[in-house]
Amino acid sequence: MTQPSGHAAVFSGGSWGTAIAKVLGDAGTPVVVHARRAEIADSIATRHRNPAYWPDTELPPAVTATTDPVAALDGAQYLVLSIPAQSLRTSLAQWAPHIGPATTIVSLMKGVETGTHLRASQVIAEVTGLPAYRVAVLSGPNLAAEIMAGQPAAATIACIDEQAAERFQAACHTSYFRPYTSMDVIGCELGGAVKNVIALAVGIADGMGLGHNAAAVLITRGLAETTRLAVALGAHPATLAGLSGLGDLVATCSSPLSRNRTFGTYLGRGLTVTQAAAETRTTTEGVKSAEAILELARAHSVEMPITEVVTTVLQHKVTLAEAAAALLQRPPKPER
Ligand SMILES: NC(=O)c1ccc[n+]([C@@H]2O[C@H](COP(=O)([O-])OP(=O)(O)OC[C@H]3O[C@@H](n4cnc5c(N)ncnc54)[C@H](O)[C@@H]3O)[C@@H](O)[C@H]2O)c1
Ligand SMILES: O=P(O)(O)OC[C@H](O)CO
Repeated sequence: MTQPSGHAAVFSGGSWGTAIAKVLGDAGTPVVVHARRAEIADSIATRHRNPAYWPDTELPPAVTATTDPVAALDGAQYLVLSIPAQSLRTSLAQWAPHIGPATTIVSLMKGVETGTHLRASQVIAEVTGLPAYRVAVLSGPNLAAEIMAGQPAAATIACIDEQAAERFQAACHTSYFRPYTSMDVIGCELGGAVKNVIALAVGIADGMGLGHNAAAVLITRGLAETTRLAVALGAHPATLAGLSGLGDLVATCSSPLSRNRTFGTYLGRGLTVTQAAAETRTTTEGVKSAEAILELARAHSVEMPITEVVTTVLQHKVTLAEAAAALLQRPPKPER
């Protein structure tokens, strides 16, 4: 298979991977999707459709696909990674030897690795040995279904090499997708990872029928604890008020399209974690990342009460009523 020159290799034939392939293709960037399943790769390559995730939406002609990771990476200007955060290390280790010297890696993943507490860009740097300036992240209010439908959205592309972020910005800027750049990788990534946990909390409250005030409290105080953690780890506070922070938090916590919010709603209605997982059967990053984020926060003496309560609910250590009470009955304090 001969690859188009300077293409983006999108490693994921899943929900967001396919959507970003469409965005890149619509922006005029040649794309090679790497899908694990032959029927997905074949269908994208020959019919420009992903039958498993987005059967009704046609992908641009600039998007093709393969199951061969080496072929997908050959000559790639970008390696765009969009697989579940907890599988990143193992999968990337297999692909890393085939990453070219001019390839920039772009992470779309919104999770923190269990055990190590590393953000996806840190895992990427560790596994590939690449310097941080060759690793960018893209994050924001990006519900894949809306983007596949061509509805307007924006995102933040963060990289310590601003010009690398600008190049990817140009590669994925379309009439419906407006990327901004940033050099705050830490803030951008943590905003994306923690909002999944807050969306679980909002979903739980929704499932319990606690009302819109409670949802607004969780979103607002969720942003406060996300910002505390991110700033403690070196992020700029303004990043958390931006698209990858507040923007993504609002979209995810408000939309029934969110898998994390939906998962929380199942828990709030009384389902167990196993039952909720069986209902959703998709990547729900907050479920796995919650404990890792809490451990990361504790290691830096950062208080994250909502994340803590969500973690105890996921571990079935408290009842839902006890979880709500644990938040409401915390000692009174100033708002900050
Ligand atoms: N779906 C969205 O709306 C959306 C939007 C923004 C960011 N994200 C983030 O993108 C990431 C991927 O989410 P998604 O929604 O596309 O998930 P998904 O489940 O739809 O797709 C995941 C893809 O990863 C592949 N995969 C699964 N396990 C793998 C493994 N062990 N090794 C290699 N590949 C594996 C699957 O085959 C699939 O192609 C997550 O971190 C998520 O938070 C998702
Ligand atoms: O469906 P979720 O909960 O994984 O959220 C999807 C995106 O991250 C929203 O920006």
